[in-house]
Amino acid sequence: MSAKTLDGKATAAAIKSGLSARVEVLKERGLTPGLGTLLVGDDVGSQKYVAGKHRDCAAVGIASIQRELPATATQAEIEAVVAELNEDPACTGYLVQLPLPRGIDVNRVLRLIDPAKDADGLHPTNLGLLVLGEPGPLPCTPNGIITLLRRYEVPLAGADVVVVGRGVTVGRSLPLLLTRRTENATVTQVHTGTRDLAAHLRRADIIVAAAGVPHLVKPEDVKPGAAVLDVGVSRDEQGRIVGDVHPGVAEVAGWLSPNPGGVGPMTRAMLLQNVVEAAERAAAPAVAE
Ligand SMILES: Nc1nc2c(c(=O)[nH]1)N[C@@H](CN(C=O)c1ccc(C(=O)N[C@@H](CCC(=O)O)C(=O)O)cc1)CN2
Repeated sequence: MSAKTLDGKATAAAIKSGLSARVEVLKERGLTPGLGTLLVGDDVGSQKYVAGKHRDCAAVGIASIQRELPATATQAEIEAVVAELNEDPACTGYLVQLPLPRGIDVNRVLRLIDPAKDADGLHPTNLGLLVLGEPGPLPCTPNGIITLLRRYEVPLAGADVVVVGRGVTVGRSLPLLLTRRTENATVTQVHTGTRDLAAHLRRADIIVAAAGVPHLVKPEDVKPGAAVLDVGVSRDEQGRIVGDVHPGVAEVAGWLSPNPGGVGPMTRAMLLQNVVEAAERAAAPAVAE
């Protein structure tokens, strides 16, 4: 068997062209969406991701507001930029790029973001709305994963999904999305404390690997025909991405997301979608008048 590719790059491109049209409508109504980013420190990966987000903004007509602080920035300096972005009317949505340098209280920073401007869906209020099943911005990578699975019509209702990892950007919130009535999947979350990881993987219809452990998911641990999504990002000596999924999985799986070119571009597209949706919500009262 050779797995069908869950092409995140192509799917993200289609989503972005739909968003461009919605940005045009917003601009005609006098509202230009603006994405703010706060990047702290000099992590090369984070710099690359933030640069990619602003390239995407330019491509769909969203304005960019870029703030940077050195790795030595204090909690107070970071919080001052957050307060500034909360107040800036040109910034309709923004994010703080993660991870933040060691010693910074990340949760405190996330709590200070205005929930109405939370482009990442990581503010506790918005995570709470997700738990309650109420509308709000969704975390970008989990939403990108669901959108990719839907686009390729991977059966979700009743599927046994194993999510590997429990980080805040993916593992914690993805099960909440997968178990909504609209998806109706059954989720097992596994992590470093799980006793027999392989046993869980082997019975999964869908595996989402977000542990950051190179080639953690091996061909012999995948049920033939399963869908496998590779979210993990590690780097080899040449700086190339090594995912959580062994390349041999392509011979066993029914669907496989490439890495790069799978979930990463979807994360970026979902961020733009959150920004556009927030701007549309902000524009709504003006339209109703
Ligand atoms: N505030 C946030 N921080 C982080 C998030 C997040 O959603 N919000 N997620 C990750 C990083 N991330 C977005 O910020 C991200 C990762 C990867 C990609 C991407 O497009 N990757 C490309 C490959 C790029 C490369 O060659 O390095 C791909 O997969 O094709 C986009 C966004 C942690 N931080």
